[in-house]
Amino acid sequence: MGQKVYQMSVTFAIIKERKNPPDRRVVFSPEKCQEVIRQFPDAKIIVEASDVRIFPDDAYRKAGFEVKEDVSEADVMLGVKEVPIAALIPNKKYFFFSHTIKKQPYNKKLLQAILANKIELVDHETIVKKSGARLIGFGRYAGLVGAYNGFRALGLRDSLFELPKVETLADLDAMKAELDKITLPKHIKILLTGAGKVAHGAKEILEHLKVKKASITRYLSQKFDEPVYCMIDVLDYNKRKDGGESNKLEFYKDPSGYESDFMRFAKVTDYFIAGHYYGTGAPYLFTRKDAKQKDFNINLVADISCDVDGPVASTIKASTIADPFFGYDPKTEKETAFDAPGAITMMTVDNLPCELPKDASEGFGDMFLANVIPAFFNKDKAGVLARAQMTTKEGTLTKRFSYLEEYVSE
Ligand SMILES: NC(=O)c1ccc[n+]([C@@H]2O[C@H](COP(=O)([O-])OP(=O)(O)OC[C@H]3O[C@@H](n4cnc5c(N)ncnc54)[C@H](O)[C@@H]3O)[C@@H](O)[C@H]2O)c1
Repeated sequence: MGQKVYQMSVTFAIIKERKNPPDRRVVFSPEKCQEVIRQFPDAKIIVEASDVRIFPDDAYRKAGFEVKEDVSEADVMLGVKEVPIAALIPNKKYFFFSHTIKKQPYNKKLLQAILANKIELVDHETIVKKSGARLIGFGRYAGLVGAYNGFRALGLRDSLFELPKVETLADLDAMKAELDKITLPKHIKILLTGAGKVAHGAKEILEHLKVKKASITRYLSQKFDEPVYCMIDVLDYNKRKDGGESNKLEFYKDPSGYESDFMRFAKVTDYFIAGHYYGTGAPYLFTRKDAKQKDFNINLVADISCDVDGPVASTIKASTIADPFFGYDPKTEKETAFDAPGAITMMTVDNLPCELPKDASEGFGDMFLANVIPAFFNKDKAGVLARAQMTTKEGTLTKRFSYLEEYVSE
């Protein structure tokens, strides 16, 4: 970031979340704020008063932090979701998820306002290693809640058990305690796609339930007397059209030479947990036509990746925390009741980590403290801030984000 960032003392503000429905998450819990100060005595933290945050204002006061209505004295504003244009403070540095890096039309005005207000923006999504791998995010919590929600749908639909909604539970431990009370159907086969934070979060739930992991060969060919899951990555569910050898980096770069090889899994799977990252132009895992096939066996999907009208054809919409389940009728290609006969039961909540605000905030704070805060006090020696910064104090886009020029000038 600009020169000022490397000053010896930096004041951070934990800002209030202003999106609706309210997001209860925060970058740093009161305890994590104390840890920041312990590790970096030149850091100062102030807190903007909030009535929605999972940790009450009083908890920050008790931990020794000032809670204020006006935090404009801070150098760096730390938030989670988009800051409404009216609440932006000019000439500050901000961290939040802006949802602009894929040129999302609904946030174009926000990025324009950020530039006009000469704000230096770092989007949490842009905080990456040199290799491009993301350093921080809520993916693990999306995986945990998404996999749980799928089991909750199964229990309700087939009258097997009743799991409470995650948002009614205190934390991850309480969620796991609920899972300890259920028994899964003996022959259920579960497929999990992905290799990142989401997929590993979902895997934690499967492992907590003691679901056995099966290799691809065994999963595809055998019947089991106990619940099993199989975890697959891009080259397992895609193959080269010319029959040649597949290559992951080649696939990431240009997937046009590949086609889906997902149906072999769809034929034997009951519950599909989608936790993959879908790159533009990649083959769809399954299409609406595939879902009509007699041997398409999947009847429950927790689509955590949640690309609407995309690679998971039955994801015809994102669902909400309030109303998380719906049915997809493969025959009519339309929405139906989540428990309608012949329907694929769908769970497509797109803000899953919000259901677990305490754990999600604590986990996020750990990553932010380890990977971002040091950069303010070590002259950004790992280049984290330099790579991540999207806009400058002169009101321009940085080089890495110059591809957004057209988007912001329209
Ligand atoms: N529903 C929700 O609430 C929610 C919350 C968080 C994330 N998500 C979504 O879940 C998906 C996975 O997120 P994550 O946190 O696990 O991501 P991640 O960055 O941790 O992992 C992504 C994985 O995809 C791989 N990858 C990179 N480029 C790829 C490409 N072009 N094609 C295929 N794979 C590629 C990476 O090697 C990595 O293993 C994303 O689409 C994300 O938007 C949903």
